[in-house]
Amino acid sequence: MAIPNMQIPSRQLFIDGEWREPVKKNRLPVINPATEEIIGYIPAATAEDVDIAVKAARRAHGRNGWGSTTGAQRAKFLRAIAAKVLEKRPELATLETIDNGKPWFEAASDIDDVVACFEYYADLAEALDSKNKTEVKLHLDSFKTHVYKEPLGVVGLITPWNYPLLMTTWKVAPALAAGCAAVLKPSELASITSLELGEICREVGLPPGALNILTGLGHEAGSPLVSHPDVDKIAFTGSGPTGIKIMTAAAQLVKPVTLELGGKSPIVVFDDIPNIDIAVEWTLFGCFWTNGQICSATSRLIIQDTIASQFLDRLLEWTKNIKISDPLEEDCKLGPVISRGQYEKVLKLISTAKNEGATILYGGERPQHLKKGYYIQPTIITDVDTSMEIWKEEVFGPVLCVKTFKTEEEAIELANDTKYGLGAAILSKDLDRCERFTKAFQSGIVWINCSQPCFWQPPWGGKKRSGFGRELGEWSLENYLNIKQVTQYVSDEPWAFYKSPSKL
Ligand SMILES: NC(=O)c1ccc[n+]([C@@H]2O[C@H](COP(=O)([O-])OP(=O)(O)OC[C@H]3O[C@@H](n4cnc5c(N)ncnc54)[C@H](O)[C@@H]3O)[C@@H](O)[C@H]2O)c1
Ligand SMILES: NCCCC=O
Ligand code: NA
Repeated sequence: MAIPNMQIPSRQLFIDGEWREPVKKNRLPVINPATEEIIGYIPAATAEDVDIAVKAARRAHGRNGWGSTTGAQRAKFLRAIAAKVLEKRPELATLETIDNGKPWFEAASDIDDVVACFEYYADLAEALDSKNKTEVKLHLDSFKTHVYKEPLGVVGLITPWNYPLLMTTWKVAPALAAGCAAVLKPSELASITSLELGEICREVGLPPGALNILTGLGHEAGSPLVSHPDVDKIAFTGSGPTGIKIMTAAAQLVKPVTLELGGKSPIVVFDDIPNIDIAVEWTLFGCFWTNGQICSATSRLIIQDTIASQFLDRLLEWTKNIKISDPLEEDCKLGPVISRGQYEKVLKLISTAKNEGATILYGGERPQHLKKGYYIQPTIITDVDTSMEIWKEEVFGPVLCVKTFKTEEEAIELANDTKYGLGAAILSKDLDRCERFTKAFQSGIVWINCSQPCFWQPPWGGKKRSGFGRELGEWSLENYLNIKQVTQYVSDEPWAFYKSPSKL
């Protein structure tokens, strides 16, 4: 398919179903990480805009508003959004690529996931109509109880830049499906496609205020959203340090949060893998896909010593074959990282690894053929010690570190030797062993004989410092529902706790 050429549309903040200039009229530059050029501007919201957007969301949610619609009514809007996203797929993929740097075909496949996600939550919204009132059996006949599921209210959704429209959708689709009104704050480093979602909402006639989109900086737009007293919940995906700030601020108002944070996930490879090339490819994909900027990247390869040398030789050959280019080029498999800041951070982590005694087996530098753009070669680091920063800290770039093991016990210990707990992968022919590892991994996601495939039906999320709460599947819908207990006294008899005055 021909990749369309696109200019960044000039947009304002999306509030109450309209485009509105930010109160302070500030804008932020949009930088294409492949060229380092400014390709447009996005509005920069501040606390004043947050307040206007939250009020719009509250009105939208209020009596007879979005929060009172049936699931079936909401499903129609979600399906209409899905259809529009699909219609605009090529353009959205290009916008995502020039904003984020991911290869165009990856961006297009993310847009397919966006479509599927909106359709999936349309189905769940409809199903909610028959599931939102459930009887709870009691041990007494004099009472009847049911549980009523209702939309939580106005929710704040704060998202990162690595899968811009997809991470937005993981929150917006279930929030709208549940009947919440939302204020979305996408990452300032890649907001373009989230703003286009505003245009799509306008085109399909989503009731004004049901979804509001505020672009801007974290401390100027995100922080006031978290602290706003009329926001009932914050769903956040991003880094650990920001997650801590958000949880701390939300705690002051006893506001619930879900946190999807970073990771340092392991991939354990045993010497019984039936095909070395298949295992090598999953290892590469697990760490270098999305330009290495995946929260669940299996960035620690833990390889059995008996095949380590053979495996690493083959890994090197495959790695040298990865096409690094402008992400708009066909067959590009690795584009630039998101920003100058990220580029410098990744190179610094690589040089620290070197200074700490690790070996840069491959990569570690800017590719020679690309003079501009935030490109970093896919990098493989060996002779890693568990005390090194490269073993412990999330890189969020195309960097794989390697350690060998002899026994299962040692492999499990190394796999769990991390403060994070998002994903974990095992490659082995022995399915009993895979089962043992599934139980032993301290993580929210386990991949067996693969790494990274991500579907919208199962739950997604981590433990330890990768956060808590689950997105995707039916679990995400629960994030946006209030569970209300309704208990009715159905007996004609008096309660008889106090003495009746008539009997005195
Ligand atoms: N667990 C997951 O599912 C998942 C998915 C994608 C990314 N991530 C993680 O996200 C991180 C990369 O994303 P990032 O660099 O955009 O993260 P980040 O924490 O820098 O920013 C995330 C969002 O938070 C906002 N923000 C920043 N400071 C804020 C504050 N004080 N109050 C409120 N909002 C604030 C930002 O503007 C942005 O919209 C990585 O650590 C990655 O692992 C996790
Ligand atoms: N494939 C989606 C992974 C989300 C985290 O980065
Ligand atoms: Na950008």
